[in-house]
Amino acid sequence: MGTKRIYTANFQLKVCGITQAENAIEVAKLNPTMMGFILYPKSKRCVSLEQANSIADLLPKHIKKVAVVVNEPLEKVIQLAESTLFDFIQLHGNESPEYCQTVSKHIHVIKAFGIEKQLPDNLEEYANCCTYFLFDTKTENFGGAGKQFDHKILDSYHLNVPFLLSGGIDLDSIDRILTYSNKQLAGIDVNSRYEDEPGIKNIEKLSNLIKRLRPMIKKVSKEGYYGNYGGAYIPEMLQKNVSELAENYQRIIDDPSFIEDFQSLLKDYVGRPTPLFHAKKLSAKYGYKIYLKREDLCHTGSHKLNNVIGQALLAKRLGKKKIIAETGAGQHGVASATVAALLGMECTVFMGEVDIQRQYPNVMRMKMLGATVIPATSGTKTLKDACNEAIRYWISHTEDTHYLIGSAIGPHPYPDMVAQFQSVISEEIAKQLQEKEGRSYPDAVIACVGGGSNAVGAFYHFIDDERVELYGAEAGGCGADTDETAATLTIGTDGIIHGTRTILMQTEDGQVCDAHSISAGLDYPGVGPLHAHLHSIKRGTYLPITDQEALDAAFELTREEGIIPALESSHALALLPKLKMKPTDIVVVNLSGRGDKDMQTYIDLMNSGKK
Ligand SMILES: O=C(O)c1ccccc1NCC(=O)[C@H](O)[C@H](O)COP(=O)(O)O
Repeated sequence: MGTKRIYTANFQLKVCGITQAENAIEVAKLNPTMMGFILYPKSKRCVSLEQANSIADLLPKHIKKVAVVVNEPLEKVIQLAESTLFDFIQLHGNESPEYCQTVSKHIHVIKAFGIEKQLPDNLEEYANCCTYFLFDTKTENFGGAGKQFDHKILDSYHLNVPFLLSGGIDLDSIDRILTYSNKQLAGIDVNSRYEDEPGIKNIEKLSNLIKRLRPMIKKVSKEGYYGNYGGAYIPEMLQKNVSELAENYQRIIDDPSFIEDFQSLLKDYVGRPTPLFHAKKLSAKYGYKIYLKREDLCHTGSHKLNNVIGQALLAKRLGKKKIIAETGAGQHGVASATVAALLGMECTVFMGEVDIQRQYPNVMRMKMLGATVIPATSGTKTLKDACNEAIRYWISHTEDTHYLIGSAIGPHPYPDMVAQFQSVISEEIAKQLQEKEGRSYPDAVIACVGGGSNAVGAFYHFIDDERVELYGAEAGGCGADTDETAATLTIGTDGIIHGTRTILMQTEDGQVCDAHSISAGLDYPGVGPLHAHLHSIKRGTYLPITDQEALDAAFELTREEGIIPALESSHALALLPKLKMKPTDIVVVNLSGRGDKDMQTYIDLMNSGKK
């Protein structure tokens, strides 16, 4: 038994032996990462190339299609690779290293090996041409036999090629496989144990499997895409730094010693787990059970520290001595300055001039912690301009500096990295609900969305769980139909901002619009690519909340529950009266930050007699 993999987002689930269109569409709804078509004539699940192509054509693009062949003539496989919809060819017979090498020039190769008593002696000869190995049980018919081999045999596997584990994987073996510690285990391949008859998959069984795997299912592609959104659109000068991060981040954050350092700081420095508080008066008022996830109780006053600690530990392991950060409300700037002080790193924070005035106490906190605060004086002098300045600075200081992005935005791997570091929020919600309610999921989770880091963390472990509704509260400002708004997903269109393809507020000729919100942490004209994806596939519901609604919600929470929330989090609270829930439903609001930094806004409102 090894260390439990907690942050492995890139886990592959291949469902193999697809034969029928309607069944394939149902399987695809469960969102496996790969679906396999067996073109081997002797298989009970064999489909013709025409059938495979017409089914594959019906499936979403982001699910990779795999053609499985056994000892076919090389020319036929090359033709197959070049003329079809497949993303991978799985060579499931006795194909030689030279054969695989030739095929790999045309398409990604998965080489399958039937295992009996030991690994093949010549595995190394296949290493440079295969994207994955697949270790299956050796049987007369090559595959699909539903039999397991002794997984201990894989302890001697030390090559760098990631592998998929296959052969009779059923629900009973999943927990053991999830704790299996071989670093090259990249996913599992399932087939006959999830069938009603050969080639017809049992959706309920697969759905149960997916629930068990949920925390591990891949949410981002290798290139950093969530569906159509994400990627890395960066200037040449940043290529080296961003590629270095992309190539190393997953390995580093999966390292048991990193996990240990990260978790120990989350516990003893941040103060995790944060409480899940039953807000009884709010629940009575709205007629369903409301819990608040108290990220406001994190050291420094918001969820921001989770990600900052993760990235700063990562930066240190990459040999960086300095960090730079952008900040809107000042929460991420304070968190960055805090961790820089803790870990002995130099810290520079870019902050819009307008935000410097709005959030003056946070500016002084950053300075007290030893950070340099540089005002962004271009554009609206807010968060977007701070990001621009930080990127500009980074271009000329790449060698020793890590750009510590504070939201789930920016080029790959930032959105995924931030999501993984913040996923501790939903991981804790699931555990705490299990203890309090006897079930590990709520009926809905609500979080505010600017760039989207607290929301991504609160949603993360529930994204693949259709029982959980995901609600994002955007900053509507003076109204989503006015120019004074930051309701990106409500009014935005596809484009590129700060290195990622996402949805943003822009003019018809592609000029980024100015964003407005009463809350400095939400007035961003873009949004993280995962939210753009969840919005586009209708997995998440994103609604605009006006400045006034957020203010009302802030005072409501203060007076009903004795908690002064940040203006950002008040947007999430303002969704409560808009939801249609049943009395037995459980709703979790991610209370992302505390209201100290917004006291001047609250004071002005009270002094004006409006509250
Ligand atoms: O599934 C088949 O019928 C098959 C026949 C010949 C070659 C490969 C075949 N399947 C390929 C796979 O990747 C299967 O998923 C793998 O063998 C595991 O199957 P199972 O033991 O049923 O889970």
